[in-house]
Amino acid sequence: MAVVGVLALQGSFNEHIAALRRIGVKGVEIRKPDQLLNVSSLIIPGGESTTMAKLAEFHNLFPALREFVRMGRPVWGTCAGLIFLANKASGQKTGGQELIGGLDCTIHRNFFGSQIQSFEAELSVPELASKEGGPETFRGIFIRAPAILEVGPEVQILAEYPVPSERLLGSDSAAKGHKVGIWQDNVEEEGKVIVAVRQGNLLGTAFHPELTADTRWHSYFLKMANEIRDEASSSHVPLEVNGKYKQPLQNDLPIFQ
Ligand SMILES: NC(=O)CC[C@H](N)C(=O)O
Repeated sequence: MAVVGVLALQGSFNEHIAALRRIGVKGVEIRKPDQLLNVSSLIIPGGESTTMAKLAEFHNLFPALREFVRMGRPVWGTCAGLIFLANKASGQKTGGQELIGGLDCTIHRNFFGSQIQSFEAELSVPELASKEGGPETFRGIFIRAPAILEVGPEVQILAEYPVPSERLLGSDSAAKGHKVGIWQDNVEEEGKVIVAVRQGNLLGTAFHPELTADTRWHSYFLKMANEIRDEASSSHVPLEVNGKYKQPLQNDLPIFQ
């Protein structure tokens, strides 16, 4: 049975473990760096990213998490977890917060406003539906959610959400911490922000699939993880070191101190 690590410092880790259970997969709580040695993929849940970052720092998790990402292990960040994976975040608290990075994008931490401006929306998810079947849409639960404002060329966009185009022009002032106005769902003049992406081993969603009964994002991540594992094992070209064959280092587990 596949085992998936779920970062369990804060936020909706129990809900992710329950969603994994529904598709027959065991989720294990990760709180310490060396626990990452026992899992081949990781989910970073939603919650509050500044608090989560402080806890991760306290437990000295950042070097191990960065190494996990750098080694090409599959990692899925939802909401605060997505913020963790971004290379660049705006709208942070004074002093900023540490990020894991790896995902070539700029994210706005609280793009959709404060907690009371949280909302649900049907998102068009063609890639998810083509891989997992089911409806062409997914019910996105956005809780004080971030949005991705820019992505690099390697990033595949999996879902977008319409926003008033003036909001996008104004995202700079939002990025500087200015108050974000009341969120309007029915907008006429539309731009778009990105709310789900994939870049190689990294998956990110600005919303919370673990809070819905639809487990397609979980099974999508599992498939992605299996593909990555199969590719890694088929690229097992023996290396010759001092006349002896050795497995390539990329398949070794990291050693954390
Ligand atoms: N639901 C969430 O994970 C919210 C994330 C929140 N915007 C943050 O900065 O951490």
